Amino acid sequence: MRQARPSARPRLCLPTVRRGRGDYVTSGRGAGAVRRKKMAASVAVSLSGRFKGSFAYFTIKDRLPQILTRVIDTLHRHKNEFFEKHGEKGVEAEKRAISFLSKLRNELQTDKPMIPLSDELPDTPIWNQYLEYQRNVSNGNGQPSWFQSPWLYVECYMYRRIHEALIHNPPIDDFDPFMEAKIQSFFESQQAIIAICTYLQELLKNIQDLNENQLKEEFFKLLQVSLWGNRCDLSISAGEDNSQKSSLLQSLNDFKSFILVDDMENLWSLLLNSKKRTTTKESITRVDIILDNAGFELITDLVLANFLSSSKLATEVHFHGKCIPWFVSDTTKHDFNWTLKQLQSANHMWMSRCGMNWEGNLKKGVWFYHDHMFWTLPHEFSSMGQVAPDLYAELQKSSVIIFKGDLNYRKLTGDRKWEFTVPFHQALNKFHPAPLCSIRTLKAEIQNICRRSQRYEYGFSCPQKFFVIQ
Ligand SMILES: O=P(O)(O)OC[C@@]1(O)O[C@H](CO)[C@@H](O)[C@@H]1O
Ligand SMILES: [Mn+2]
Repeated sequence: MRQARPSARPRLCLPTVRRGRGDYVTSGRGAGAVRRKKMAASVAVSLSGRFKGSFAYFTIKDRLPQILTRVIDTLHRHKNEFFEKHGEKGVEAEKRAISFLSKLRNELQTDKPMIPLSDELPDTPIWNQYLEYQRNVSNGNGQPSWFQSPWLYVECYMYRRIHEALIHNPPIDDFDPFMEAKIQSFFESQQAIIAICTYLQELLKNIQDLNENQLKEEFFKLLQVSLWGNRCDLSISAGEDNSQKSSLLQSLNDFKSFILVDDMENLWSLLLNSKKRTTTKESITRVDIILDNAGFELITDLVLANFLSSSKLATEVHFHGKCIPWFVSDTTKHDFNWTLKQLQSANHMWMSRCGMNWEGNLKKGVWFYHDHMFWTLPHEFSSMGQVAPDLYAELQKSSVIIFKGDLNYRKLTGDRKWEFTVPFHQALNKFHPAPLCSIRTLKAEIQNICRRSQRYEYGFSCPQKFFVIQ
């Protein structure tokens, strides 16, 4: 299936770029430089491979080349399929794509300068403009490169170059090099998927009879299942199997002590108050879930969404996926639809019931699926208002936005070397489209200790409308 074309076209804006404490370079010099300088002074430097021994450094040195090698191997292993489907043309395209990716791997491993994209996709000008302004902030020699530039940029850039390798080589331009791993991860998680679908269907039988405390207890359980579902990410494992083998529900108490920041109570209060306000038909409680990984994690997010809809804590749920294959296991529209179809055809009553109900919610206009191209750009979320004002305006309609996973957390906080004591809302750097919550298992250096009840705890906790569960 051809990769979903990005569904919306962000404008080409150039966010101000900051080098570190107090230094910044802006592409649009003009009035307000002093004000921006003060703002820039409060923004920490970006995590980068230039910090030897950092998680970023080892990711770029070891894990990203492994992921590229795995993509090359996958293309090799599909040679016969390409031949059967497309004849010699398919095999030629496979060879060209492999050559492109081998060159990319060499560029990465030898810290070569980043080069502009040359495909014709709608986001290409934005990527190339982002490269331009990185030239203003790289380590002074004007050349952004893999180990010198911000980790967030180079890692996102790698996945976009992988997509370019396919796009440049029809007729295999619609091939998702991570599809095989995502499907395998889904099937390896069958037992856990059966367990959570069964639990949900049992819960739904008498959800109307639950009192407020019982409802809160179930909400907390499914939030934690969604949190731990985030461990099933194929980027951190460099494509190695990382599926959920057993039911999570029995392990929640064992995992409780690993939760560093727990804003579940605040999230519950916000949703409950919103539910109490939506007495009339017109008013709605909209929850947006910015999805992360396909497979088991996607199932946990769909289960959470079903609970929110059935308990009337949400009258609308909007899912946001990726428009190209991304960070190995992130959910594309194809993955989302494939998962629903797979559940419906499962030979397990509760799995197929879930699949039917969830497809029904999409058809009834209770659930919605979006895949804006901004989510597969390298930008920090604090520049969304400039780069993708349509998406920002869409998110402003939300009652609460739930950001799943580590990459979203990194983009929320700019993937910067914040002091541990910097509060979450400050790290958001003025990104406030609506109340938001990050649900993330910690897989990168960025984290903050925040003061709460005079005890220091890892993570974030923020006044009234910025929550974290990690
Ligand atoms: O967003 P996710 O799926 O939770 O994690 C993505 C991830 O595995 O990829 C990067 C490391 O390469 C980090 O952002 C994080 O570890
Ligand atoms: Mn992911």
